[in-house]
Amino acid sequence: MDLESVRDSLIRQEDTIVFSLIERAKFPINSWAYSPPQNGVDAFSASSFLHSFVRESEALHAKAGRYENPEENPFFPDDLPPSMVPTHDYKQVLHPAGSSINVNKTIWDIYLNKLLPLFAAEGDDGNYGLTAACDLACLQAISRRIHYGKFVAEVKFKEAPEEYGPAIRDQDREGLMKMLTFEAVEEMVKKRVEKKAVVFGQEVSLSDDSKGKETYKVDPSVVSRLYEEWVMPLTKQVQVEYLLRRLD
Ligand SMILES: O=C(O)C(=O)C[C@]1(C(=O)O)C=C[C@@H](O)C=C1
Repeated sequence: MDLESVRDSLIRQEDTIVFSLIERAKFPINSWAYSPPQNGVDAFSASSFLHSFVRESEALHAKAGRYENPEENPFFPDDLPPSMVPTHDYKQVLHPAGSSINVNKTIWDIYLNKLLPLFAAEGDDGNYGLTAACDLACLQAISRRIHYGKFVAEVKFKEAPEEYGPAIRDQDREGLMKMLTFEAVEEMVKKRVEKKAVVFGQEVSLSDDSKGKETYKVDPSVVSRLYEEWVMPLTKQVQVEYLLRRLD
């Protein structure tokens, strides 16, 4: 594992995220699936259809061994049933002190309250089960990408322990954040995900007469904004949290 290979994984995960958003955009907002909560209520702890759907899906996925994979992080980690599939010997790449970092509560909140309203049309077509299945796919894809920051951080630390060591010993969050930030890479990521939303989300027509009236299944600028405002900042937050514990 090196920085290039972890970045390759992040690039591949962009495809999953863009496609999951395109799938969710087939349905209107369908807000019944999310109520309660009302405004001001903690969206994560208040019970809603989506809440139950995700919790029960995760219990099934846990039995199927999903969370044995260190790249997967459940939204409801408490009381998950044990895996019933043969044990796979996953390579233990992560430092144990940072391996259980979980920012899914924040991801849940951002997805429901900030992202969904930006790309799901208003309305209710009653397809709550299908909508929740799409939400689950979006949440899992975004969560996997953000928590992959643990692997990115591990690789960065292994490549330059002498650079990161002093900032970790000083518990210097700001210093670590500066060291692991590559603005040029972030610019490329934003442009690439926007382009993927254009390419994956366009109407494909066999005739030429569709030229000039491009509409996309998910607004490409929303995907770029998702990355700029939430995905990359949270991936960096995970990296900082991981590094702070890297010498424990
Ligand atoms: O590629 C990296 O070095 C990362 O840490 C990943 C990432 C991202 O989330 O895409 C985050 C921080 C960097 O500034 C650039 C990109």
